[in-house]
Amino acid sequence: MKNRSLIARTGFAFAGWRTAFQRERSFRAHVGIVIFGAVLLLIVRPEPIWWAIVALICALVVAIELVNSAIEALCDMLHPGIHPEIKAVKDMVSGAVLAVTLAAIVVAAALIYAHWHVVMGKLAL
Ligand SMILES: Nc1ncnc2c1ncn2[C@@H]1O[C@H](COP(=O)(O)OP(=O)(O)OP(=O)(O)O)[C@@H](O)[C@H]1O
Repeated sequence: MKNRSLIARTGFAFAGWRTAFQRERSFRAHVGIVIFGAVLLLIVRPEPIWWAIVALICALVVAIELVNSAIEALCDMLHPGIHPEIKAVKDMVSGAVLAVTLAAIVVAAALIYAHWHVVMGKLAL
């Protein structure tokens, strides 16, 4: 299975997105954050640096949730029973997701604050 073509590997990556979307409610919730970010960008139409910041934080949100889901799935397969080490592992990856989610909230708040007049102007229409 090693050294597959770029197209094949891209297909596996999309399959990973599909699997997470079908199986994980929290992944679907984080996709919602990405959609919110995209809508915010389209409404505010900020400077290019903001597009880069929002794209980066959205990618981080999705990526960390995928890693979280993968680690949880691996834990559940390797050790279906209750174990304090499994709890520690799952709690730590959840902590990583929380850190990135909080950063996403800060980015959204900063974007809205920096473009408050634009947001209010659009909402008034
Ligand atoms: N096998 C286990 N042994 C001990 N504690 C566990 C085990 N599985 C889950 N837990 C505890 O339950 C919490 C929730 O685990 P669960 O697998 O339900 O993930 P989750 O919260 O549904 O994650 P997500 O919402 O990201 O899918 C973990 O953070 C951990 O504290």
